[in-house]
Amino acid sequence: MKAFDLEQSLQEVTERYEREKQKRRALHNSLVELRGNIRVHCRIRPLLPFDHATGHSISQDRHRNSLENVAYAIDDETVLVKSSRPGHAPINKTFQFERVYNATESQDTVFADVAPLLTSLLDGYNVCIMAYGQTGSGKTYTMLGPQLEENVTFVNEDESELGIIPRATQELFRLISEKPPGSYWVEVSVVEVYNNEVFDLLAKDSCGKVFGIKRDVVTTREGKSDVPSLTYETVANTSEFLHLVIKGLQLRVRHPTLVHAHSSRSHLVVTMTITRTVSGDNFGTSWEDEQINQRLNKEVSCAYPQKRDSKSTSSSRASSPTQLEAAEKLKQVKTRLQLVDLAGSECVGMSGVTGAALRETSFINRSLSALADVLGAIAEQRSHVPYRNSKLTHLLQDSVGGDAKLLVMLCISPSQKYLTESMQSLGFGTRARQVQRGQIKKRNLPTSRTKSTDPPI
Ligand SMILES: Nc1ncnc2c1ncn2[C@@H]1O[C@H](COP(=O)(O)OP(=O)(O)OP(=O)(O)O)[C@@H](O)[C@H]1O
Repeated sequence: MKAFDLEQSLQEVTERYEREKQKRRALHNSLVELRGNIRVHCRIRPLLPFDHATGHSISQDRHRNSLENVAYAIDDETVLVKSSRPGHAPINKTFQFERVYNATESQDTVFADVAPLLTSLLDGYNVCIMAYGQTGSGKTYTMLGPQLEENVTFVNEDESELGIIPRATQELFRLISEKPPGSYWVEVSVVEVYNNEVFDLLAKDSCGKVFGIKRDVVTTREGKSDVPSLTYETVANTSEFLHLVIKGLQLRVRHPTLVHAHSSRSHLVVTMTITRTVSGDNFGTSWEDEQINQRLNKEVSCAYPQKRDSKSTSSSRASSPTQLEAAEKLKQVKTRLQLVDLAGSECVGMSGVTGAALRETSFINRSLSALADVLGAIAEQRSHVPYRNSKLTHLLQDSVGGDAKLLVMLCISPSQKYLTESMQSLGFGTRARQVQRGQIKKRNLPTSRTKSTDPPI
């Protein structure tokens, strides 16, 4: 009898394992197929015995009953919100996303679903991963990892707690190490959007000390958003990257509120620009390489049009140092990974902010509603998308409305206390999923010499 039970449980475990494997495969395939649509993963924060968000022990909380769990992951694609408060209409509503993580799911599991996007990045796609949610819902934890008290560092002994940003960097450098040496290089910029101003968190003074400096966001002639004079630092490995990001984070504005003791008061945007050199020598003779070559030549002649009265011959034109340099430059393919930890939406009554913090809250809420407006305009295919209504949306224009593979990590607090905010975030995630942005563009890469060992994303 006992042996039979054992056999049955073994079979059940095997079946469950197979089902999980199939789901993972389906998820991976849908990331491969991610073209145009915005993908939304939803993570439910645990209800911690000690509420890190407020810094209070739950047993001491005056609203103990309001800390009751109301948001659950009922399977790995569905969130259920179920609440029946006296004096309020009962709520029993489900929301579907591409992936839902329950409160016990680890940083490892969350990153496993994100990792295929790094392969996409090296395959020529722009990628943006953005954490959205109410203040204290776990955005910074998900993107960076747990922050150590007053210290902004997120790197501690326990690597299992690291968030998406450090893990994505590790994965990126791992993938690059499989390519021919010197064929890729990585530059980093760290920016915060605070009170509707953009600050360069890697700018240095004359003594080399890092300090935040205000920058503009502009739209280029090609219709792309750009931050002129932004500091980009070249990094060769994960530790160089983390060193820079931690320096930048030390400047990020954080204030305690009643909802979150270490609340981030700004949107953080870490951008990694990956440049692949496509020198003439590396070009193959394939049809695709030929197409790239033709496109590059055309771009060179557009960027440096000849003067009508020029008497120079074609050979002397070709040997002009500026043009040669330009041609070399154009034979680089750049892709961009944008990692965004948004400031949290916040109900002023609940966070108890006043004075400067109230002003910050108002800027945060306005920029987040500008983001929702932009998504609404794209979803309805309106001819005008109001990117310029806020610096946040202007800065993220190319990722949100353009040609990046965009993954929104929706962070939700499970407790009754934050029900209204959670419903708002779930509504935002649902709308984001409905946005159709047309075909995602792939930057042309020469494919002949270096074949990735990973599945094509
Ligand atoms: N999945 C999780 N597991 C364990 N702890 C978590 C998890 N998510 C969040 N926390 C903890 O909850 C607290 C609030 O999380 P976090 O700082 O990430 O919130 P946030 O959404 O970034 O807030 P804000 O927008 O105010 O900056 C932190 O102490 C964090 O360590």
